[in-house]
Amino acid sequence: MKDQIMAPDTVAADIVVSGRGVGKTFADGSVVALKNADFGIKRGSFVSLVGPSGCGKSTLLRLVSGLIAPSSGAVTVHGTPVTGPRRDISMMFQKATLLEWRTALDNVLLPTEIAGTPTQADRNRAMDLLKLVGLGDFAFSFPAQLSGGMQQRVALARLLQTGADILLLDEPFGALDEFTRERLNTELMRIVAEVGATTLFVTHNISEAIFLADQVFVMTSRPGQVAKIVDVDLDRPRPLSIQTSPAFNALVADVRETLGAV
Ligand SMILES: Nc1ncnc2c1ncn2[C@@H]1O[C@H](COP(=O)(O)OP(=O)(O)OP(=O)(O)O)[C@@H](O)[C@H]1O
Repeated sequence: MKDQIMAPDTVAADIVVSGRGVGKTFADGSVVALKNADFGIKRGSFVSLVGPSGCGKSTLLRLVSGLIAPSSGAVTVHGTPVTGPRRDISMMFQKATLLEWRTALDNVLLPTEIAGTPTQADRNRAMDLLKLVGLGDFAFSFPAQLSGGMQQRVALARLLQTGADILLLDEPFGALDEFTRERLNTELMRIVAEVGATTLFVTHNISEAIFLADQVFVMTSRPGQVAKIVDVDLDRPRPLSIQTSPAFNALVADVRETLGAV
């Protein structure tokens, strides 16, 4: 575990997403959502972002995605400043936002269709991704025929269909019941490891944040800053039962203490 914030330059070669003095002010300047945030995310790592409501977690994700621009500082991805949406980054939200009139397979194919005409190879890939998320038998089902958890799986497959190697997940399973959420978290860990993605995951849940992550970024309340980076040195694969271990509980206490302190 670290008490110091990692300076992005110290491991620059390994860093695929970095922020330097990132600030974001909304409206007439009265809402300072982020102030002077510094962070660096290592290639292939899983980073969870936790912090009090309104501390700027979603804002940070939207800045990395290029959906919004910083008011100060810069976000860099693969060494170049983010100036708008890019192909190597894909984002997923709490709501699956599937098109009701398209099958699961056709929803997964949507990013490919937006980019051009899907080939048979694209369709095969979409089918493989549906299998990867455990929905091989539901490729021709419509969203209304799928449970909330299954719809989020389709959204996850659609996210992976983009081919992006940086995944931004904003409370993707936040609206699901705890049992489904735990199952999907376990599968998410397996899937991102399999595709080798770098993942930034926003959650309100401290245990979930630690269970999934290599590092937890703990944010301060508004104006948001990265107050502390907690390294999660727990072996993988991680069974759900790891959450009752002393090492896990020590990490929970560390994050809680930091949140209390900030
Ligand atoms: N488009 C916007 N216009 C004005 N203010 C905004 C906008 N987007 C976010 N904010 C404000 O910026 C601050 C940070 O919002 P953000 O959604 O990033 O927080 P969060 O940590 O993700 O919150 P939560 O955990 O409740 O989802 C909040 O005070 C919010 O009201």
